[in-house]
Amino acid sequence: MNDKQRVIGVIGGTGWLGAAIVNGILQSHDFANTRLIVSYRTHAPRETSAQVSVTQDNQYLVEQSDMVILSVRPQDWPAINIDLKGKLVISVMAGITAAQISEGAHTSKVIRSLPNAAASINESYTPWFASQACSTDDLSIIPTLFNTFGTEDQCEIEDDIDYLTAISGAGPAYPALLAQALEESALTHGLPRHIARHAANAVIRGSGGLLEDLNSYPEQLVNVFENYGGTTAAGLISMRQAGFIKAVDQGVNAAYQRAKTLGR
Ligand SMILES: NC(=O)c1ccc[n+]([C@@H]2O[C@H](COP(=O)([O-])OP(=O)(O)OC[C@H]3O[C@@H](n4cnc5c(N)ncnc54)[C@H](O)[C@@H]3O)[C@@H](O)[C@H]2O)c1
Ligand code: PRO
Repeated sequence: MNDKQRVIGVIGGTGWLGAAIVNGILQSHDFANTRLIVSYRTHAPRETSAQVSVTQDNQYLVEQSDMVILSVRPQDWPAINIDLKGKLVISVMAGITAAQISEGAHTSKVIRSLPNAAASINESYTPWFASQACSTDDLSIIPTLFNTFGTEDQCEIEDDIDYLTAISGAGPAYPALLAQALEESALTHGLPRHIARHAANAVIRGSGGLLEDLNSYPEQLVNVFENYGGTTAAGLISMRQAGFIKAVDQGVNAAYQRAKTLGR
């Protein structure tokens, strides 16, 4: 990528996701020649860097930037009063549509994306959708940008971003819930808490590694255990019978409906 002295503004860049994105960019060789300007609402960041300047003035940030990342909570979006004057904007906000962003920020060049909490360890999965006005040049930087804190896919249909909000956006919380359920089951059985917790966390971590080794086919991993016909198969059959798959589907749909109504 041709990285000229580019300036990227990050509105809400000291928040949970914004800070993770800023860190990903700062760690990337692809953006070694990029400067960042980060806005905050109340608390100025304690750590500073020569590559990053900070402001509380979002319009000043816009004026200084070649492109702007929007990382405030959906409920704070209506109060963000900025005029992008046609510059590229990259939103990570759940539930706010490209049309709403275009109208509110005065630009037709909108990338709507949905990273996840694993951005903080550079392991996010980030689906993204581009409005029609984005040029080939605008689009060329997007995979490189999202790869600084994980992996990405471009979606052709905007609604898929709302659905993926429920799948991969919320996703890191789902295995955490499974780990909690495993831990609670072990505690009920009388195991010491530190062992219950260590075992549950190690399971989630190890399963993630196995899925990577199997080239990301979860059903292959499940089938291996089902065909083995041992203790794991007994556990899987019982979990299915208790409604595990349906519970996951219902949970995803609840999160999807929330994403669809967040911005309204
Ligand atoms: N946290 C996640 O896992 C996650 C995942 C995917 C998408 N998102 C989306 O990312 C966005 C940010 O979420 P978050 O979890 O980082 O929230 P957060 O509350 O941690 O961060 C938002 C930041 O925006 C700042 N802010 C609010 N109004 C501002 C203003 N006018 N000017 C400057 N800064 C302002 C807040 O002070 C805060 O620091 C949300 O829209 C959310 O839907 C979050
Ligand atoms: N995390 C944020 C939420 O829970 C946005 C998507 C995932 O709303």
